[in-house]
Amino acid sequence: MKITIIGTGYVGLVTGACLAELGNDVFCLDVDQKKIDLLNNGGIPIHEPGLEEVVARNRAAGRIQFSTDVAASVAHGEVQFIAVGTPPDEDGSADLQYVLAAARNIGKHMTGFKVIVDKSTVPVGTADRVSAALREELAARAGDPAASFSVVSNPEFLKEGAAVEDFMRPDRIVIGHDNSAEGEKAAAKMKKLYAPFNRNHERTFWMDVRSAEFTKYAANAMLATRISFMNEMANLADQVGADIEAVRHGIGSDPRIGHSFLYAGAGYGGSCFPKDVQALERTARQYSQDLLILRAVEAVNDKQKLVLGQKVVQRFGADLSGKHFAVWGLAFKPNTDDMREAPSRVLLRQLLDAGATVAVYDPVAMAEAKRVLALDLTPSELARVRFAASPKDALTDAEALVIVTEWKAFRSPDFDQIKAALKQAVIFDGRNLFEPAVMAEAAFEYHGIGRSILTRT
Ligand SMILES: NC(=O)C1=CN([C@@H]2O[C@H](COP(=O)(O)OP(=O)(O)OC[C@H]3O[C@@H](n4cnc5c(N)ncnc54)[C@H](O)[C@@H]3O)[C@@H](O)[C@H]2O)C=CC1
Ligand SMILES: O=C(O)[C@H]1O[C@H](OP(=O)(O)OP(=O)(O)OC[C@H]2O[C@@H](n3ccc(=O)[nH]c3=O)[C@H](O)[C@@H]2O)[C@H](O)[C@@H](O)[C@@H]1O
Repeated sequence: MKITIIGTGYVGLVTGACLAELGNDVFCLDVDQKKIDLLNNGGIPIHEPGLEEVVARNRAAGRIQFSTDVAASVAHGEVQFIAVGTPPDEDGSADLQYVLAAARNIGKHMTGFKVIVDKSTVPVGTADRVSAALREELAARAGDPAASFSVVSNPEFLKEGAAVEDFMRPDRIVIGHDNSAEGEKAAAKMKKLYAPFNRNHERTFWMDVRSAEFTKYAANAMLATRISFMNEMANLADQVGADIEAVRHGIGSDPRIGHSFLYAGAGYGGSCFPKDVQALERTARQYSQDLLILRAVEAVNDKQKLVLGQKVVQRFGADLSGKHFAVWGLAFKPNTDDMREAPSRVLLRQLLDAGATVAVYDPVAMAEAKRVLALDLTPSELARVRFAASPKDALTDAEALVIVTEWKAFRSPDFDQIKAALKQAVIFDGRNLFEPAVMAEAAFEYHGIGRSILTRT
């Protein structure tokens, strides 16, 4: 099938590459000339395991192309995926300017029948706005009188760091369409497109457009709620002297709760949970409804991002001037170089505000961290941050090690080496990578999240 993907970011590039892998003829459009040039020169703008190989293979086979040519992109695909960003507006609602600009571009150039797929995460009712924008553009020009379209909602559930795997082996495919003749025609094309992922369509959920749009927000809101719930339990566990990891196993074994996504930590970050929780709250407010749970989820998460830094201050004092710390992990989660809303940015702000100097290390996010921290910090603050060459290098002369991201490479470190490099054998572990008892045996002072069982003994 001939497919156009509008927006060649995390979602657009992964969608395009994976659909090409299945034999489709894919045209990826972006407004960012630098990104398109990089892709055309064999580069990949993001770190995503397995993506480079899939893109390279399909480029070589002539099944995927990258361009900024809007007219050519509209002419190419019978199915047009809109996968542009939907960042938060000033009031927290999703900013739809890029989605609507993409829709208008399609309306300006289209001929014949097109399936327009809202792949971006967009508030309930957006498909109607996309349709209206298309209709306006079609009415404003003397184009093909037979031009027609149907807008379907096909939200994306992939996780960064596992995006190719998630896309290729989805646990569900949600498709919302209307039951007009065009809507049914669009649904038939979507069914054909997604057939290779689930031959009997056992994983495809067909529904109306608004329910599909809502499903995406409800899913992210539920996941964010689990995390904030566990973080709140962890903070209480710290107070009462319980171990949140034991509690996690204890509750996760109830199939109604399940083991996944129950990890307490340094708070959730990334480009999606923070903005989607806010956007859903904003949608509710438009209908005079206050989503009390989500307000709390957000408030708990904002507080949670401060917990690691507070533990450092409690241990080393409010004035950290003259003190130096090692920080392992900068990306908002492992296997990505994404620093959007990363808890590490809050931690660095706290340590620097208290007067400390830091040495930071991340296996893949160093370049992105340099870019982002140059925006977050003043030049004099930035001068107190050293970008280390390795985990070991970051440790030199630090009072303590603070772990913010659970990269695999941090899971089995050489503890003797850590102890030798640090001034004091103290570890603050924002992701509960180690066992308190093992750390005690190795003579480390260990501060996890919700694991005060150790300090009690
Ligand atoms: N990043 C993720 O893990 C996931 C993101 N989503 C949703 O998917 C959407 C896209 O997110 P990301 O891929 O992370 O965004 P991104 O920021 O990585 O990529 C968006 C791309 O769209 C391009 N763009 C903007 N306007 C354009 C236009 N008019 N024509 C062509 N290209 C245009 C931008 O230059 C950029 O390259 C968002 O709504 C997000 O919430 C959904 C599931 C997962
Ligand atoms: O809409 C989106 O963009 C995506 O948002 C999340 O994916 P992502 O943000 O890539 O990463 P997650 O693995 O969900 O992690 C998000 C944050 O929650 C944190 N987290 C996750 C799980 C957990 O148990 N505890 C926890 O603190 C992570 O450290 C990270 O900061 C969802 O998991 C995807 O299904 C969804 O498609």
